[in-house]
Amino acid sequence: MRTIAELEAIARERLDPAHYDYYAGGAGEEATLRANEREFHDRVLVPRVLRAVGKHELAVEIAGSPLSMPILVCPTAFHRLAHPDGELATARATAEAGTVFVCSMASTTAVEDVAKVADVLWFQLYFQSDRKFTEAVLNRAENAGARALVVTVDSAVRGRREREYRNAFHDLPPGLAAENMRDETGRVRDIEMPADLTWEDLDWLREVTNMPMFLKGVVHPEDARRAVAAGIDGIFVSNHGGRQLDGEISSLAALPEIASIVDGRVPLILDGGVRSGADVVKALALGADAVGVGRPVLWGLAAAGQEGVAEVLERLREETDTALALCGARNPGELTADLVR
Ligand SMILES: Cc1cc2nc3c(=O)[nH]c(=O)nc-3n(C[C@H](O)[C@H](O)[C@H](O)COP(=O)(O)O)c2cc1C
Ligand SMILES: CC(C)CC(=O)C(=O)O
Repeated sequence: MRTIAELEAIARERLDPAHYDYYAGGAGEEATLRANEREFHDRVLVPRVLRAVGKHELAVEIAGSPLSMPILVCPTAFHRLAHPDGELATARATAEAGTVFVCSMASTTAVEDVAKVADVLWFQLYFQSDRKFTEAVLNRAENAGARALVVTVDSAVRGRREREYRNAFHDLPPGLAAENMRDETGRVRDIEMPADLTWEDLDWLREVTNMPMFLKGVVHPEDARRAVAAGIDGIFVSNHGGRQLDGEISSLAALPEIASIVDGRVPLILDGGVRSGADVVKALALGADAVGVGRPVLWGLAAAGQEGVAEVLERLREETDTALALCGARNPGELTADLVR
């Protein structure tokens, strides 16, 4: 099995440089992008020994969805830029791995088609000010079989991504479109960033869908507290992979305080900078119930389609399995904060 770094190198060779930059890049000077990975390296594991870990397991359940391992695939836009099979390849490999695929609102394959090959499917939403359209998209996802809604709240406006400006990357190539943005006339709408979204709108969202609802992009402990009070079903502790607010806290650094405030009342998913099984174990020990991966999946997809995504997910599974046992834990729930310094 190739490493994630090797797959990224292959992806970089294969991709149009502007598309590679779109995937790899972050906002501003990319300080937050770098901090996400650095934060994992700056923390070390202090494992326990003699704990009879012969029978250990990785499966978890999050908001009623079964995951064969505490790792899910984050929503990322435009998979058909990476590979002609696009989201279908990613969803198939994720189904094979027995975990959750979060389909982006900005997928280049319609959510109905993704649902046909996915196993456990969640749907990510950018709230659109046209409520009728927003409701229609949610109905499409729910009717297709999506089992949870992930509302992205860290994107009031689009982050300033210098690489996109430099490359003048504004449009998808001919033939590709954000298929969930088609309205009843078949026209593809532009995706609006939800600048005026408030907590009250979340109440409305809960009225128009039965899916459990996650907020994605919470790093302030007070917002986590408010989310729990508002009856939200789970939180993605995330800074959007460093693509929104440069200078923002790394997601791992934001996690412990949020975990302490939430105190197990709703599941926490950490994403941003997870690149190895040791990273997964560190995040779980510091309070996450699962982690999400974004770019590693795109590198696998661009390098080798479905096979490449499968390789990334299997590698992360094996590394996590090894790291968990070497920390003296029999399941993700046994990983505790004292294992990390
Ligand atoms: C190319 C790319 C596209 C993304 N598109 C979306 C999106 O459509 N919706 C969303 O909520 N997050 C999106 N994200 C953020 C990811 O869901 C996730 O938060 C982030 O990639 C995690 O960091 P990592 O790439 O270091 O694993 C995107 C990230 C990347 C790299
Ligand atoms: C369509 C974009 C807004 C997708 C996104 O969230 C990203 O590129 O980070």
